[in-house]
Amino acid sequence: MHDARKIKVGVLGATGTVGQRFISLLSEHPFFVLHALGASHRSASKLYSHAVTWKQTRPIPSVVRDLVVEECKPECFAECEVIFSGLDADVAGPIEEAFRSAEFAVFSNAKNHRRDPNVPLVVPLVNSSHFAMIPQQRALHSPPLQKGFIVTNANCSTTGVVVPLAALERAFGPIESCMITTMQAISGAGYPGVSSFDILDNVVPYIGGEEEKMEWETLKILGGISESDDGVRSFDMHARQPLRVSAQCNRVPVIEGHTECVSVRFARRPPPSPQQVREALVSFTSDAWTASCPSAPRHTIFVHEEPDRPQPRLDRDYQAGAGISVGRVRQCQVLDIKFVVLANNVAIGAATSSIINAELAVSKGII
Ligand SMILES: NC(=O)C1=CN([C@@H]2O[C@H](COP(=O)(O)OP(=O)(O)OC[C@H]3O[C@@H](n4cnc5c(N)ncnc54)[C@H](OP(=O)(O)O)[C@@H]3O)[C@@H](O)[C@H]2O)C=CC1
Ligand SMILES: N[C@@H](CC(=O)OP(=O)(O)O)C(=O)O
Repeated sequence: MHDARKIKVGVLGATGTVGQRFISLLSEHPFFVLHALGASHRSASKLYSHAVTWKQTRPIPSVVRDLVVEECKPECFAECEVIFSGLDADVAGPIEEAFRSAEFAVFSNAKNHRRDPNVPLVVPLVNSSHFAMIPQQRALHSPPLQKGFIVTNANCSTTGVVVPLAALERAFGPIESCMITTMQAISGAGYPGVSSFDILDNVVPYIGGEEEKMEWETLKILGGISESDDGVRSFDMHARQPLRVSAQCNRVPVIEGHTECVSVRFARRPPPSPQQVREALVSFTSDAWTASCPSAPRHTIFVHEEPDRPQPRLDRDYQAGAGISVGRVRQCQVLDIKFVVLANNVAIGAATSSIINAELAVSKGII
């Protein structure tokens, strides 16, 4: 998919949970080369190995160990073409905009720009077609941009559920309603995150803003792009075939991997059988794989037959955390079909998605 050119990249929020996963993955990437790291003023000017509280199972890659952490200012990243952002959402908005204005390609995990009508919200296994919004985003910037843009990836729980939903819509037409109950890992809240006193021996039935994000982001991701007669593009928010989504989000004492119980009703009657649903999920191939993105999972969705899978401890590393696990596909007595999804929140739910998005942008000639 790519010539021999190496592309220098920077990571913002490099000391955080998502930033560390970016570094682990990018240190072995075939054409993205880690070049600069940024974090808060608390970490800036320190060697990365001194600034970070490293929580990955593999050691700190040697390529970054002795890099000096920079402040998150575009001039400190001048040699980079691509910026991956794992910034805290409290600060991500204006920092990412400053990098876009300075003509960087920015791939963000933060929620700040997901609702922007000109920013693609891309789950790379689902809606790579939304990159078509980038020329308009550049043109509407003041002054217009040549190279800069922002692409965000989705909330980690949204990412897990939209992949099977997209597979089902591709096979059986629009989904009319979807009910989701999540069991979310503590790594979703960053480090140190939820205190052990709150989460051990416990379930917390509230994650601020999460349900609203799932219910809204799903519509943007599964919707298409419409174009008016005068050529203005907009995300159609699944409006042509309205989809209703209800989410209930819970924090559970799991380190990594979000589990979600999902029930769906299809618009088309009669609905597919559980066996037809299993076959559609297994045969789903992502655009990212078709585009030969090196970080895309070969098998997008694995469907378990065992009645007690997927489980976070056993299944979160499926395809290096890039694949989605589904199990317990069965009839639902209220809607049509119900099943369980497991997605690695830090990999495909965060860093891996951004990296595949950047690979897609390279394959489409946008970078
Ligand atoms: N964890 C997950 O599963 C997912 C996270 N996300 C999103 O990704 C982003 C990162 O999450 P996560 O890694 O969990 O968060 P962490 O809290 O672990 O890390 C936050 C990072 O932001 C940096 N930072 C904080 N304040 C500033 C500042 N003023 N200027 C520059 N840098 C700053 C921190 O640097 P320092 O160490 O110096 O303080 C740190 O590197 C968030 O927006 C989150 O919502 C999205 C999907 C999944
Ligand atoms: N809120 C998610 C992680 C996250 O940061 O989501 P978002 O990027 O949508 O704010 C969780 O706690 O599991």
